[in-house]
Amino acid sequence: MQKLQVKILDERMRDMLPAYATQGSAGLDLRACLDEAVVIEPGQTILVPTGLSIYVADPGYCALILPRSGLGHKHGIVLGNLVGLIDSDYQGQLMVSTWNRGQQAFKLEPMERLAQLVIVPVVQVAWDVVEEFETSDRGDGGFGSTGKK
Ligand SMILES: O=c1ccn([C@H]2C[C@H](O)[C@@H](COP(=O)(O)OP(=O)(O)OP(=O)(O)O)O2)c(=O)[nH]1
Ligand SMILES: [Mg+2]
Repeated sequence: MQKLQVKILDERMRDMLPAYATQGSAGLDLRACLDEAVVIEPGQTILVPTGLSIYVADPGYCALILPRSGLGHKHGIVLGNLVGLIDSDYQGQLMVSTWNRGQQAFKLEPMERLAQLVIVPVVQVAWDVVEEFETSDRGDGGFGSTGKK
């Protein structure tokens, strides 16, 4: 397994580093590094610290913060930015923009697993400016152009 640099910004995280829940998991669960529980009202978005910073360093990778399906589906707790993109050169604290899109207030407990971090490969590109593209099967068809069934 590859190594990823992590800094522990809150000592409570030392024994609670994000871990893969199963051997095949893609996501490392991020915890809400809070001193006390916080109630997120319906429609409210708060920024939740994780107590950790990572340094991906290699521009061929990034990290994505994604919602946890249970929290999102059952409680409406998703991300205010929908997906969090962590650049390979970011060294600050990982923050989780937490949006209660549901109808009920949600009590977020300290150290609760809130979201998940996925490390993915990235391809950086340089522009090749052209006047015309080589014709493709799809052309400019999109937004349902292939029909429903
Ligand atoms: O959910 C998130 C999203 C981003 N970040 C951090 C890491 C990322 O590298 C940095 C910048 O994020 P992004 O580029 O998405 O935000 P921006 O609004 O474009 O800010 P900037 O001008 O700093 O790039 O903020 C987080 O901690 N959590
Ligand atoms: Mg940016």
